Amino acid sequence: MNSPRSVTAAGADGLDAIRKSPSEAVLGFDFDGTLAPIVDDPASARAHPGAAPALARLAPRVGALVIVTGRPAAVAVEYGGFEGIDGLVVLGQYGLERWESGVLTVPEPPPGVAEARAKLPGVLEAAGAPPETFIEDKGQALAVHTRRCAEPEVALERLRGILAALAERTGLTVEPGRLVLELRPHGMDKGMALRSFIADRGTRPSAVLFAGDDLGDLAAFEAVESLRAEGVPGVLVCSGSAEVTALAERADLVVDGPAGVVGFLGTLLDSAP
Ligand SMILES: O=P(O)(O)OC[C@H]1O[C@H](O[C@H]2O[C@H](CO)[C@@H](O)[C@H](O)[C@H]2O)[C@H](O)[C@@H](O)[C@@H]1O
Repeated sequence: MNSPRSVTAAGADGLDAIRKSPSEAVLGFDFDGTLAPIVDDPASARAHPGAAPALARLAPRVGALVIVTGRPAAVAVEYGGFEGIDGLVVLGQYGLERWESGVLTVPEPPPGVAEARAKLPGVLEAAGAPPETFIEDKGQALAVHTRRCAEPEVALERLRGILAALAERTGLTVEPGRLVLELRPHGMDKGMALRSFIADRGTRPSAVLFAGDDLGDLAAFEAVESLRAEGVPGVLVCSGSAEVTALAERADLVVDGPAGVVGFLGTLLDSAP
Protein backbone atom coordinates (compact mmCIF):
# COMPACT_ATOMS: atom_id res chain seq x y z
CA MET A 1 0.00 0.00 0.00
CA ASN A 2 1.21 3.56 -0.80
CA SER A 3 2.19 5.66 2.16
CA PRO A 4 -0.26 8.54 2.75
CA ARG A 5 2.43 10.93 1.51
CA SER A 6 2.78 9.27 -1.90
CA VAL A 7 0.45 11.37 -4.07
CA THR A 8 0.14 11.56 -7.87
CA ALA A 9 0.87 14.89 -9.59
CA ALA A 10 -2.84 15.34 -10.42
CA GLY A 11 -3.74 14.57 -6.82
CA ALA A 12 -1.17 17.09 -5.53
CA ASP A 13 -2.71 19.75 -7.83
CA GLY A 14 -6.14 18.86 -6.47
CA LEU A 15 -4.98 19.11 -2.87
CA ASP A 16 -3.34 22.49 -3.60
CA ALA A 17 -6.59 23.73 -5.14
CA ILE A 18 -8.60 22.59 -2.09
CA ARG A 19 -6.15 24.31 0.27
CA LYS A 20 -6.10 27.53 -1.78
CA SER A 21 -9.85 27.80 -2.00
CA PRO A 22 -11.48 25.46 0.52
CA SER A 23 -14.73 27.42 0.66
CA GLU A 24 -15.48 26.44 -2.94
CA ALA A 25 -14.32 22.83 -2.75
CA VAL A 26 -16.63 19.80 -2.74
CA LEU A 27 -15.53 16.84 -0.62
CA GLY A 28 -17.31 13.50 -1.02
CA PHE A 29 -17.02 10.32 1.03
CA ASP A 30 -18.24 6.77 0.97
CA PHE A 31 -19.41 5.34 4.31
CA ASP A 32 -18.69 1.61 4.87
CA GLY A 33 -15.00 0.81 4.55
CA THR A 34 -14.09 4.51 4.22
CA LEU A 35 -15.52 6.28 7.26
CA ALA A 36 -16.69 3.10 9.04
CA PRO A 37 -14.54 0.00 9.59
CA ILE A 38 -15.87 -3.17 7.96
CA VAL A 39 -17.52 -5.56 10.44
CA ASP A 40 -19.30 -8.90 10.04
CA ASP A 41 -22.80 -7.61 10.81
CA PRO A 42 -23.93 -4.60 8.71
CA ALA A 43 -26.18 -3.46 11.58
CA SER A 44 -23.18 -3.21 13.91
CA ALA A 45 -21.15 -0.93 11.63
CA ARG A 46 -20.38 2.49 13.10
CA ALA A 47 -18.20 5.33 11.86
CA HIS A 48 -14.64 5.51 13.16
CA PRO A 49 -14.84 7.59 16.37
CA GLY A 50 -12.81 10.34 14.73
CA ALA A 51 -14.94 10.58 11.57
CA ALA A 52 -17.85 12.79 12.69
CA PRO A 53 -15.57 15.18 14.66
CA ALA A 54 -13.24 15.50 11.63
CA LEU A 55 -16.19 16.17 9.28
CA ALA A 56 -17.68 18.67 11.76
CA ARG A 57 -14.38 20.58 11.79
CA LEU A 58 -14.22 20.64 7.97
CA ALA A 59 -17.89 21.51 7.34
CA PRO A 60 -17.73 25.28 8.04
CA ARG A 61 -14.50 25.64 6.04
CA VAL A 62 -15.39 23.91 2.77
CA GLY A 63 -17.95 24.53 0.03
CA ALA A 64 -19.75 21.22 0.53
CA LEU A 65 -19.38 17.93 2.36
CA VAL A 66 -21.34 15.00 0.99
CA ILE A 67 -21.53 11.33 1.94
CA VAL A 68 -22.49 9.13 -1.03
CA THR A 69 -23.36 5.66 0.21
CA GLY A 70 -25.10 2.42 -0.64
CA ARG A 71 -26.76 2.59 2.78
CA PRO A 72 -30.17 4.15 3.27
CA ALA A 73 -29.40 7.81 4.02
CA ALA A 74 -31.02 7.72 7.48
CA VAL A 75 -28.97 4.64 8.44
CA ALA A 76 -25.71 6.34 7.44
CA VAL A 77 -26.67 9.42 9.47
CA GLU A 78 -27.43 7.25 12.52
CA TYR A 79 -24.42 4.91 12.24
CA GLY A 80 -22.15 7.81 11.39
CA GLY A 81 -23.29 10.07 14.24
CA PHE A 82 -23.74 12.78 11.57
CA GLU A 83 -27.03 14.28 12.84
CA GLY A 84 -25.57 17.51 14.21
CA ILE A 85 -23.12 18.33 11.41
CA ASP A 86 -24.38 21.55 9.81
CA GLY A 87 -24.18 21.57 6.05
CA LEU A 88 -23.47 17.85 5.65
CA VAL A 89 -25.54 16.16 2.92
CA VAL A 90 -26.00 12.38 2.80
CA LEU A 91 -26.99 10.79 -0.52
CA GLY A 92 -28.17 7.26 0.29
CA GLN A 93 -28.90 4.14 -1.79
CA TYR A 94 -26.34 5.23 -4.42
CA GLY A 95 -27.98 8.64 -4.73
CA LEU A 96 -31.71 7.76 -4.69
CA GLU A 97 -32.19 9.18 -1.19
CA ARG A 98 -31.12 12.53 0.28
CA TRP A 99 -30.73 13.69 3.86
CA GLU A 100 -29.92 17.28 4.74
CA SER A 101 -30.45 19.17 8.01
CA GLY A 102 -32.70 16.43 9.35
CA VAL A 103 -34.91 16.34 6.22
CA LEU A 104 -35.03 12.99 4.44
CA THR A 105 -36.23 12.47 0.87
CA VAL A 106 -36.93 8.86 -0.09
CA PRO A 107 -38.61 7.86 -3.38
CA GLU A 108 -41.01 4.93 -3.78
CA PRO A 109 -39.06 1.80 -4.72
CA PRO A 110 -39.85 0.30 -8.14
CA PRO A 111 -42.20 -2.76 -8.07
CA GLY A 112 -39.31 -5.09 -8.94
CA VAL A 113 -37.92 -4.67 -5.42
CA ALA A 114 -41.05 -6.22 -3.84
CA GLU A 115 -40.95 -9.03 -6.39
CA ALA A 116 -37.27 -9.71 -5.69
CA ARG A 117 -37.95 -9.57 -1.93
CA ALA A 118 -40.60 -12.27 -2.28
CA LYS A 119 -38.47 -14.51 -4.50
CA LEU A 120 -35.04 -14.08 -2.91
CA PRO A 121 -35.28 -16.59 -0.01
CA GLY A 122 -36.42 -19.33 -2.44
CA VAL A 123 -33.71 -18.42 -4.93
CA LEU A 124 -31.03 -18.62 -2.23
CA GLU A 125 -32.34 -21.96 -1.01
CA ALA A 126 -32.45 -23.38 -4.53
CA ALA A 127 -28.85 -22.20 -5.06
CA GLY A 128 -27.73 -24.07 -1.92
CA ALA A 129 -26.58 -20.84 -0.24
CA PRO A 130 -25.01 -21.54 3.19
CA PRO A 131 -27.34 -20.71 6.12
CA GLU A 132 -25.02 -17.86 7.16
CA THR A 133 -25.93 -16.03 3.92
CA PHE A 134 -27.72 -12.90 5.07
CA ILE A 135 -30.29 -10.66 3.33
CA GLU A 136 -30.17 -6.98 4.28
CA ASP A 137 -33.47 -5.35 3.27
CA LYS A 138 -32.85 -1.67 2.55
CA GLY A 139 -36.30 -0.78 1.25
CA GLN A 140 -35.04 0.39 -2.17
CA ALA A 141 -32.71 -2.59 -2.50
CA LEU A 142 -31.81 -6.03 -1.17
CA ALA A 143 -28.23 -6.86 -0.28
CA VAL A 144 -27.12 -10.49 -0.08
CA HIS A 145 -24.10 -10.78 2.24
CA THR A 146 -21.74 -13.79 2.52
CA ARG A 147 -19.17 -12.34 4.95
CA ARG A 148 -20.36 -14.62 7.76
CA CYS A 149 -20.10 -17.82 5.66
CA ALA A 150 -17.20 -20.22 6.23
CA GLU A 151 -15.95 -19.61 2.66
CA PRO A 152 -17.38 -16.16 1.87
CA GLU A 153 -15.78 -15.71 -1.59
CA VAL A 154 -16.88 -19.17 -2.71
CA ALA A 155 -20.42 -18.54 -1.45
CA LEU A 156 -20.54 -15.18 -3.25
CA GLU A 157 -19.30 -16.61 -6.57
CA ARG A 158 -21.92 -19.35 -6.40
CA LEU A 159 -24.67 -16.73 -6.15
CA ARG A 160 -23.46 -14.34 -8.86
CA GLY A 161 -25.25 -15.95 -11.82
CA ILE A 162 -28.49 -16.73 -10.05
CA LEU A 163 -28.78 -13.21 -8.60
CA ALA A 164 -28.04 -11.70 -12.02
CA ALA A 165 -30.92 -13.78 -13.42
CA LEU A 166 -33.25 -12.63 -10.60
CA ALA A 167 -32.23 -9.02 -11.21
CA GLU A 168 -33.05 -9.37 -14.89
CA ARG A 169 -36.45 -10.93 -14.16
CA THR A 170 -37.35 -8.15 -11.73
CA GLY A 171 -35.96 -5.20 -13.69
CA LEU A 172 -33.21 -4.51 -11.17
CA THR A 173 -29.43 -4.29 -11.45
CA VAL A 174 -26.73 -6.17 -9.50
CA GLU A 175 -24.28 -4.00 -7.56
CA PRO A 176 -21.24 -6.01 -6.46
CA GLY A 177 -19.34 -5.02 -3.33
CA ARG A 178 -17.24 -6.37 -0.48
CA LEU A 179 -18.66 -9.87 0.02
CA VAL A 180 -22.06 -8.58 -1.03
CA LEU A 181 -24.26 -8.57 -4.13
CA GLU A 182 -27.06 -6.03 -4.08
CA LEU A 183 -30.23 -6.05 -6.17
CA ARG A 184 -31.10 -2.40 -6.67
CA PRO A 185 -32.91 -0.08 -9.11
CA HIS A 186 -31.28 0.97 -12.39
CA GLY A 187 -30.59 4.55 -13.35
CA MET A 188 -28.45 5.91 -10.54
CA ASP A 189 -24.90 5.40 -9.34
CA LYS A 190 -22.45 7.26 -7.14
CA GLY A 191 -20.96 9.10 -10.13
CA MET A 192 -24.35 10.41 -11.26
CA ALA A 193 -25.18 11.29 -7.67
CA LEU A 194 -21.95 13.28 -7.23
CA ARG A 195 -22.27 15.03 -10.61
CA SER A 196 -25.87 16.07 -10.01
CA PHE A 197 -25.07 17.20 -6.44
CA ILE A 198 -22.36 19.47 -7.87
CA ALA A 199 -24.57 20.70 -10.74
CA ASP A 200 -27.42 21.52 -8.32
CA ARG A 201 -25.10 23.78 -6.30
CA GLY A 202 -24.90 26.00 -9.38
CA THR A 203 -21.27 27.02 -8.97
CA ARG A 204 -18.15 25.45 -10.42
CA PRO A 205 -16.15 23.96 -7.52
CA SER A 206 -12.55 25.04 -6.95
CA ALA A 207 -11.75 21.31 -6.60
CA VAL A 208 -13.45 17.99 -5.95
CA LEU A 209 -12.30 15.12 -3.72
CA PHE A 210 -13.86 11.68 -3.37
CA ALA A 211 -12.76 8.99 -0.94
CA GLY A 212 -13.94 5.39 -1.29
CA ASP A 213 -12.97 1.76 -0.86
CA ASP A 214 -15.31 -0.43 -2.88
CA LEU A 215 -16.39 -1.18 -6.45
CA GLY A 216 -19.50 1.01 -6.16
CA ASP A 217 -17.16 3.98 -5.58
CA LEU A 218 -15.54 3.60 -9.00
CA ALA A 219 -18.43 5.53 -10.59
CA ALA A 220 -17.65 8.47 -8.26
CA PHE A 221 -13.95 8.17 -9.17
CA GLU A 222 -14.99 8.37 -12.85
CA ALA A 223 -17.05 11.49 -12.10
CA VAL A 224 -13.99 13.15 -10.51
CA GLU A 225 -11.86 12.09 -13.49
CA SER A 226 -14.37 13.59 -15.94
CA LEU A 227 -14.47 16.83 -13.93
CA ARG A 228 -10.69 16.92 -14.13
CA ALA A 229 -10.94 16.58 -17.91
CA GLU A 230 -13.20 19.67 -17.76
CA GLY A 231 -10.53 21.58 -15.81
CA VAL A 232 -11.72 21.09 -12.22
CA PRO A 233 -8.84 19.85 -10.05
CA GLY A 234 -9.68 16.53 -8.41
CA VAL A 235 -8.38 14.15 -5.76
CA LEU A 236 -9.13 10.43 -5.64
CA VAL A 237 -8.54 8.90 -2.22
CA CYS A 238 -8.59 5.13 -1.69
CA SER A 239 -9.32 3.73 1.74
CA GLY A 240 -7.09 0.73 1.20
CA SER A 241 -7.92 -2.86 2.06
CA ALA A 242 -6.77 -6.33 1.06
CA GLU A 243 -10.31 -7.12 -0.15
CA VAL A 244 -10.53 -4.62 -3.03
CA THR A 245 -7.60 -3.42 -5.11
CA ALA A 246 -9.37 -1.77 -8.07
CA LEU A 247 -9.57 1.64 -6.39
CA ALA A 248 -5.95 1.72 -5.23
CA GLU A 249 -4.90 1.36 -8.88
CA ARG A 250 -6.91 4.47 -9.85
CA ALA A 251 -6.36 6.61 -6.73
CA ASP A 252 -4.08 9.61 -6.25
CA LEU A 253 -3.35 8.47 -2.75
CA VAL A 254 -4.04 5.39 -0.69
CA VAL A 255 -4.53 5.55 3.06
CA ASP A 256 -4.88 2.69 5.51
CA GLY A 257 -8.64 2.14 5.89
CA PRO A 258 -11.02 4.37 7.87
CA ALA A 259 -8.36 5.24 10.47
CA GLY A 260 -6.16 6.46 7.61
CA VAL A 261 -9.05 8.47 6.11
CA VAL A 262 -9.73 10.15 9.45
CA GLY A 263 -6.02 10.97 9.85
CA PHE A 264 -5.95 12.40 6.33
CA LEU A 265 -9.04 14.56 7.04
CA GLY A 266 -7.36 15.91 10.15
CA THR A 267 -4.50 17.36 8.11
CA LEU A 268 -6.32 18.13 4.84
CA LEU A 269 -6.62 21.87 5.45
CA ASP A 270 -3.45 22.26 7.53
CA SER A 271 -1.84 24.74 5.18
CA ALA A 272 -5.10 26.36 3.97
CA PRO A 273 -5.58 30.11 4.45
O1 LIG B 1 -21.44 2.69 -0.21
P1 LIG B 1 -21.03 2.18 1.14
O2 LIG B 1 -21.24 3.17 2.22
O3 LIG B 1 -19.64 1.62 1.15
O4 LIG B 1 -22.01 0.96 1.42
C1 LIG B 1 -21.86 -0.25 0.66
C2 LIG B 1 -22.50 -1.39 1.42
O5 LIG B 1 -21.88 -1.44 2.69
C3 LIG B 1 -22.39 -2.32 3.67
O6 LIG B 1 -21.81 -3.58 3.46
C4 LIG B 1 -20.42 -3.58 3.69
O7 LIG B 1 -20.16 -3.25 5.05
C5 LIG B 1 -20.66 -4.21 6.02
C6 LIG B 1 -20.41 -3.65 7.42
O8 LIG B 1 -19.06 -3.42 7.63
C7 LIG B 1 -19.97 -5.55 5.78
O9 LIG B 1 -20.44 -6.52 6.70
C8 LIG B 1 -20.25 -6.01 4.34
O10 LIG B 1 -19.50 -7.19 4.06
C9 LIG B 1 -19.82 -4.92 3.35
O11 LIG B 1 -20.21 -5.29 2.02
C10 LIG B 1 -23.88 -2.35 3.73
O12 LIG B 1 -24.33 -3.43 4.51
C11 LIG B 1 -24.57 -2.30 2.39
O13 LIG B 1 -25.96 -2.07 2.53
C12 LIG B 1 -23.98 -1.14 1.59
O14 LIG B 1 -24.62 -0.98 0.36
